[in-house]
Amino acid sequence: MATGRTHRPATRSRGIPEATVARLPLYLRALTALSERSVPTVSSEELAAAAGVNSAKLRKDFSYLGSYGTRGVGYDVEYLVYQISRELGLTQDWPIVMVGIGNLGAALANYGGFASRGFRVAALIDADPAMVGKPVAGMPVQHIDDLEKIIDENGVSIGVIATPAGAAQQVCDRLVTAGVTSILNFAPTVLSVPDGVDVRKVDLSIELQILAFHEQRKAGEEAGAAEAVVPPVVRGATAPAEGRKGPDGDMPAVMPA
Ligand SMILES: NC(=O)c1ccc[n+]([C@@H]2O[C@H](COP(=O)([O-])OP(=O)(O)OC[C@H]3O[C@@H](n4cnc5c(N)ncnc54)[C@H](O)[C@@H]3O)[C@@H](O)[C@H]2O)c1
Repeated sequence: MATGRTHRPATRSRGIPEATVARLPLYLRALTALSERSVPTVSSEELAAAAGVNSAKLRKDFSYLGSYGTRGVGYDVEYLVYQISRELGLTQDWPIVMVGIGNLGAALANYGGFASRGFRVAALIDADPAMVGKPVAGMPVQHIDDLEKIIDENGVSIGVIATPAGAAQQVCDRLVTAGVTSILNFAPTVLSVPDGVDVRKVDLSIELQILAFHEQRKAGEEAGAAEAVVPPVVRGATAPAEGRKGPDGDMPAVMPA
């Protein structure tokens, strides 16, 4: 079965493109920092730089919100915070459940950033009877057997999965059957969900792999640049890339395809 995300259109119901939705939290983070410093207005250039986004893209994104700023003054920080929060649905309370309270789940539960952004951890749930009743982040861990009851009683629509990969699909199925329609998955597995259920996946090792790819490419470019300044007469003689050694010693900067 395909995931719900795969079949979702690229725009949300109110016509805001998914790519814009994905940038709204970046603007909000930058705006919240400005608000905390009591900065009243901000230019699109300043805000774009703080959010790490191109300023033309920012103006286009804000046009979807109907926010155009005032020429020569910029955007009203407080109003934009409100507007983006409302667009992201953050002006209402979102109770979440976390399933799998091991190393990662406990660390997430202890992270204060969810509550400050409108996400209330309604319950911490685990399958290990030895965990049940133990306080984590000031809340007693509850047993997975009570999952459906907890979701129903708390009106939960967002679930976080931090179980081992082998248990994640089964936990996901139970969450969905109980009424959860958005899942944040930390387990290294692809979840199958019905249409109407959104899954976001977080995998730090994939992020590291992407960085490794860029590091490798940078090292290749540096080696290429170094080779370009070598006089033609010595071209072809081994000019190893710095810091890139194979098990047998020097490794060519660019491996044959
Ligand atoms: N996304 C990331 O960047 C990232 C980073 C670290 C770990 N992980 C993943 O997160 C998951 C948890 O890692 P961890 O180090 O916390 O593992 P852990 O073993 O410390 O914790 C897993 C917890 O899940 C519970 N559990 C197992 N089956 C369950 C079920 N059916 N229902 C409810 N709870 C259940 C266990 O009792 C345990 O408390 C793993 O899948 C790991 O690969 C992801």
